[in-house]
Amino acid sequence: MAIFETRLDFLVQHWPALLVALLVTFVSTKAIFRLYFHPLANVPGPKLAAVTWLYEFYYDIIKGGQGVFQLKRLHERHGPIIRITPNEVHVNDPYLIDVVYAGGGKKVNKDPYFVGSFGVPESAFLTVEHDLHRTRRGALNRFFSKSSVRESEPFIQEAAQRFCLRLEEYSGKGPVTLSAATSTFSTDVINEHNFGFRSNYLDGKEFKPNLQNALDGLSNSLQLMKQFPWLHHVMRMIPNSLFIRMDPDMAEYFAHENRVRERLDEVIARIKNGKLSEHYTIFDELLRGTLSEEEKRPERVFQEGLVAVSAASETTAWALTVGLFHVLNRPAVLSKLRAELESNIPDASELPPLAVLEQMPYLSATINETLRRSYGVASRLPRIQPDHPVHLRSHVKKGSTGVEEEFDYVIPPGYPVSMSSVLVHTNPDIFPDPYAFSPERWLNREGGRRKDLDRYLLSFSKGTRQCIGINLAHAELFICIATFVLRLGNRLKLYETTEEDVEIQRDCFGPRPKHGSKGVRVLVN
Ligand code: HEM
Repeated sequence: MAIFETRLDFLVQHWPALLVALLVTFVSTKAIFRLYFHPLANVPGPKLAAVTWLYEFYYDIIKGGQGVFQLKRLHERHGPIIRITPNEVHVNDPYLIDVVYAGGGKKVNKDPYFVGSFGVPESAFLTVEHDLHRTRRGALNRFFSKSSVRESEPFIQEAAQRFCLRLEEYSGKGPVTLSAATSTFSTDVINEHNFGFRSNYLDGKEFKPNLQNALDGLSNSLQLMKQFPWLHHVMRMIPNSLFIRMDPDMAEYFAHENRVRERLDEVIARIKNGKLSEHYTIFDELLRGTLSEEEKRPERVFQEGLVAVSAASETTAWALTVGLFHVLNRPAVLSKLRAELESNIPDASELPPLAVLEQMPYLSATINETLRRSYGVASRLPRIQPDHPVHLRSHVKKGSTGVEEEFDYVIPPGYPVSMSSVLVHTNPDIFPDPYAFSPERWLNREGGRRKDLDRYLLSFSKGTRQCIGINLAHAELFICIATFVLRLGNRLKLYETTEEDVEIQRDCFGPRPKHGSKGVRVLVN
């Protein structure tokens, strides 16, 4: 009894030291397990990254979106297959795209850690589990199919004409921000396609208001949200009015949310009353289709509608901005593009159908080069194969000797494996002189489109989780760039804008240029 009391006294007197000792033992046991006994222990990479997510935290949060550049350095040091967090493997080998982004009936889950950044878990985009994703995506496929986009072509053409007309109004009036104009174009198009309403952002003075700053702000917070997903609950508790006081750009975003909600309520009411909707919307597609009642819950359907706007507007706008910048910055590219377009299209105010534009090799090559240099998303995109191991085998030539080194790892089922478009698109073995904007790389000797490089374009990702909006995005890029070049190609000059304003400097999920960039600005004569 006396011994027991003495031990208890000891514990009471020294509890802080004991607590520290316990914590140190726990942390070091975990670190030893992750380093030496974890299923990924044989995959090379920095030891600290194998032990803790703080490694990623440092580069993404403290250094501000620098993780993707650190990945490049790590691959140079450790080879094409590396462990970048305790649980995740990153691959830098374009020949392994189809292994990582598998299709062909294999189950592919998203990584809950990655999905946690977004806080809208019921959309197809953020659905973790393969089978549920197939159901949700299946319900959307037709709405974003090639034939559905064909029906949207008239208003995409109209928006592209309006885009040019609005820019022409700045003739002789000083610089105008092209990157704001592209945002209003893509937002107007997706609102019309999804909800059948005219948001008319293109008509605003200096292309304001728009959703760009609000979506940029939300996207800037994604890295932090990934590390601390509970912050979404905190954010949801903040009233919109306070949010707007903290960030006035959010006012337009909330107004947009309200319009989308009203459209959903309208569709629900019409379905209840057995009436057709005035405009066929994404909500009609989901609510009138064969999904279960559980999947037709208004809140879930609302998330699907909202995500489709966020996923469509700034991605397309960024690609357009990057493409138009390079076209204006490279007189040789501009004149070849103009020559091709002018010889095929006699009247700039009336473009031929998309299918005809797609057959023009130099235009098509320019769009691919635009997608390559704008990257799609900046972040690595992880995939989990829950039922199969992922066999990664890569060969790298060693220095100048030409001797090949083999890297061969089998990643057990259930672990995220990711790739980054930023690294693939700047791989000099696939794309020589990767930072040059050169549509020619997508053409063969006869000037026709070579298709063999298309498989290395990761802007829309690949496999079962590939972008569902790819047809709409292509239509917007072809139609907007063609209209722009025909109508304004010889009238616009870049104003105080350099490559630094379109080159990725930070990974905020979307690619971001240098801090303080004023966007792409042009003078119209
Ligand atoms: C140039 C423009 C675009 C780019 C670069 C782009 C890029 C991407 C990428 C990389 C993904 C995969 C994300 C991941 O793996 O987590 C994705 C998914 C998605 N995108 Fe796009 N996107 C673009 C335009 C659009 C448009 C116009 C829409 C129209 C609705 C759209 C809707 C979606 C949706 C709904 C998903 C989720 C698909 C799924 O998980 O099944 N995107 N996009």
